[in-house]
Amino acid sequence: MTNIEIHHAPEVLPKDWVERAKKLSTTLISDGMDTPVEMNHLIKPCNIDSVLVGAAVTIDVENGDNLAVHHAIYNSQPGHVLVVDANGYEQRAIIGELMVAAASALQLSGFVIDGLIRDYHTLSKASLPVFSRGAISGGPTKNGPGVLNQPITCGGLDVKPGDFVMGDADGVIVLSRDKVEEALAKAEEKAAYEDNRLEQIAAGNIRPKWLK
Ligand SMILES: O=C([O-])CC(=O)C(=O)O
Ligand SMILES: [Mg+2]
Repeated sequence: MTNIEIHHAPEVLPKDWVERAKKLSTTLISDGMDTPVEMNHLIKPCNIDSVLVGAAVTIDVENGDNLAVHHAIYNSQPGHVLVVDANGYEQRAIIGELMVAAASALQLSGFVIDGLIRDYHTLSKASLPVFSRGAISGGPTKNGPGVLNQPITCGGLDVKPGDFVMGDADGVIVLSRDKVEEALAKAEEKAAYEDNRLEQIAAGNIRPKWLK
C-alpha cells in the first residue's frame, strides 16, 4: 500500500489550444488578463529555450520528498504538465535527470516545481521543459505522503487539475480552462499589434502613436 492519495488524471488540452499557445508567449497572454496569472517570478526554465504548454497534473509533496512525483509520472500521459507544490523548500531537490528522462520517454509535456531540481547541467540542455526555483545537489527522500490531482497552490497561484499551464523564458502562467479561448484570442490580437509595431520601428516610425 502506498501513502500517496491518487485521484483521476485530468483530460489533456485540445490540440488547437496547444498549437495556438505555442505561437504566442506568456507575456502576450498575460497582457490580456484582468487578474494575475503569473507564478512567482523565481520559477524559471532550466533551459531558456523551453516552451511548455499542457494540462496540469497537480502534485502535493512533503518538504524535500518526491514519492508522489514518481507516482505521477506513471499516472500521466502526453499533454500533461506535472505541477508540484514543493512548498519552495530549499534544502533538497525534487527531481533530477533520471525522472526527467523517464518523463521524456513517456512523452509527458514537462515539469513545474515550486522548489528545487538537481542535475542542472543536463536539465539546462534537456528538450523536456523543466521549471523550478533553482538547483541544489542534495537529493529527495521517497517516503511520502503526497496527493495527486487535487487543487494545490504553486508559485503563489491556485492550480486545479486540468488547468492550462504555459511556461517560457519569462516564467509560468496558469489559466482555468473557461478563460483559455478568450485569452488566446486576445493574445493573438496583441501579437498582431506587436508585429506591426516592430515593422514600424524597423521602417523608422519609432515613436508609438499613443505617445503625445
Ligand atoms: O532519484 C530521484 O528521485 C531524483 C533524482 O536524482 C533523479 O531523478 O535523477
Ligand atoms: Mg539522480
